Amino acid sequence: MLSYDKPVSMKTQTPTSPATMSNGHQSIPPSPKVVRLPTPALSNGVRTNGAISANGSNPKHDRHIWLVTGPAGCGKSTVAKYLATVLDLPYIEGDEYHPQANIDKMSAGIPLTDADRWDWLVALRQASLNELNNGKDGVVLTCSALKRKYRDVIRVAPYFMPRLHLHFIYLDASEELLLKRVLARKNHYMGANMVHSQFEVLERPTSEETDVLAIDVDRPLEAVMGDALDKVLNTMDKIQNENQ
Ligand SMILES: Nc1ncnc2c1ncn2[C@@H]1O[C@H](COP(=O)(O)OP(=O)(O)OP(=O)(O)O)[C@@H](O)[C@H]1O
Ligand SMILES: O=C(O)[C@H](O)[C@@H](O)[C@H](O)[C@H](O)CO
Repeated sequence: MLSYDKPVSMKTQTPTSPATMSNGHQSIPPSPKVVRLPTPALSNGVRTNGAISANGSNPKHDRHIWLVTGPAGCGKSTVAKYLATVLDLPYIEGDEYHPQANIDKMSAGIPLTDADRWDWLVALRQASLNELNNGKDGVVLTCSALKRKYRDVIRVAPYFMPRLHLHFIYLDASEELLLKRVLARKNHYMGANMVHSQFEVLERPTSEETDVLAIDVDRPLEAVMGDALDKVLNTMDKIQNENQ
């Protein structure tokens, strides 16, 4: 029985790689073009990236949700847009799914509550599944997913679809760093006065959450994006090899 108060058992998830920090990791430079993914050939022999079969229901096909996560200002939108472009996958901007009431609250400097976030999380999960049901074999989305139980809401997605793998790309940063980045950012409803509240509720993913790829973002953007792409490609390779 799934419950918001009981963490989803990671034993039911397809393991990806442990939540290790990437300090000192030698990342590959971001590629300016779309890369060929290790997707299996379709029955007609054609390899695809974003699109799969006409009805999108090929049970032999692995699908992936890449959820870029972390507190306000950690770089979710920047990294997710990059991954979606390079991987040729649809991009879902989590902030666009907040109801106006949530935006108004955050604009007024009032942190969201659990109750404010449930419907938003479910809507994001559904939006991701919709993309996959429409024939895509992957989707990149952003969502702060600050608490374990929020991540668990999204972890329900693979129960709806065979061979669906969910991966969190957690952008790890200190409060000090994010304060600096949010202060430098213009024209965004999330003010610097909200950064502390994000860290107050943040539950950093633990090593028990084996579907999390953690990335240190206290580095130049190119290094962060390269590391994220590197981890995504390695994870896909690993899953494909396990299935052979
Ligand atoms: N590694 C980095 N180095 C320097 N600046 C960065 C880095 N990553 C992101 N930024 C900058 O920090 C700001 C916040 O990034 P971005 O908007 O992508 O974060 P976010 O997590 O999506 O924020 P929010 O959740 O508040 O929408 C932007 O101005 C972005 O250009
Ligand atoms: O859960 C939350 O508190 C929210 O999702 C925020 O994290 C913002 O939407 C986002 O970061 C924009 O700055």
